[in-house]
Amino acid sequence: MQKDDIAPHEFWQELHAPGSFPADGDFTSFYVAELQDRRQLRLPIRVLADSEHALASLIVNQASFAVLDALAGQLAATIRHFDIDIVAGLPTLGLTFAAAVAQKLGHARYVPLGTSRKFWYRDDLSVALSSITTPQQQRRLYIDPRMLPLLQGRRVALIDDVISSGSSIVAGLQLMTACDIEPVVIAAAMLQSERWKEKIAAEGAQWPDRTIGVFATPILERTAEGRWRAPTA
Ligand SMILES: O=P(O)(O)OC[C@H]1O[C@H](OP(=O)(O)OP(=O)(O)O)[C@H](O)[C@@H]1O
Repeated sequence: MQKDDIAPHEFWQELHAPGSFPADGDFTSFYVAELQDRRQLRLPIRVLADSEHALASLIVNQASFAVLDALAGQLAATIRHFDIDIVAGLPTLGLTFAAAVAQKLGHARYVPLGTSRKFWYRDDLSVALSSITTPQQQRRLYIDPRMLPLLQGRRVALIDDVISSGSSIVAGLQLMTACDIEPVVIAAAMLQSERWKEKIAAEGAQWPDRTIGVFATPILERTAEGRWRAPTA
């Protein structure tokens, strides 16, 4: 049983020393994610529609600057060997994270993708977009055509905050393909469940191995006592 309660607005404000909370066993108030340096981040548990499963949630633009900085720093360190020239970020929450990662890589700028169509955008440089949190919304993902020279022929990292069903990152990949760009890596702060793997593999067998996260979180199962547990491997 977890002892410490946490108010909803207190999530993702603080990283805790390794071992501060049990990171396996049953979760009640929050899920405990471990970063690569074993520091711990408490995440809220969101119950899915069937009431029997739940996901750990990360809303990166609500995180403290210290947590954002740590997540971006760890991802930048992990992907540095790909020799990235430019980062492209997915809207909306991915933009906060992608910009931070680009800064950590020492870049002067990044390329934000967008969902609002400026009048000079081109319909052929857009794709349909939906995600785990916005399945009903019909949105489109655009790139400002004026940004294309920053990406074409360069080593691109395509970055979002979370990859869950894979829909958003696949839309990003499809938009890159429409621009004649193949990213060298796709990455996120959190890889949520494993559902993205199949969807990403359908875009090309290379993608699952080229997908990098700072940490991964499982689909949680409800226990008989009403707590949440990661399925055993
Ligand atoms: O792998 P997926 O199932 O696509 O889920 C991940 C996406 O969902 C969230 O975005 P959301 O659609 O909530 O949009 P927002 O970033 O504009 O809030 C998140 O920021 C990722 O972009």
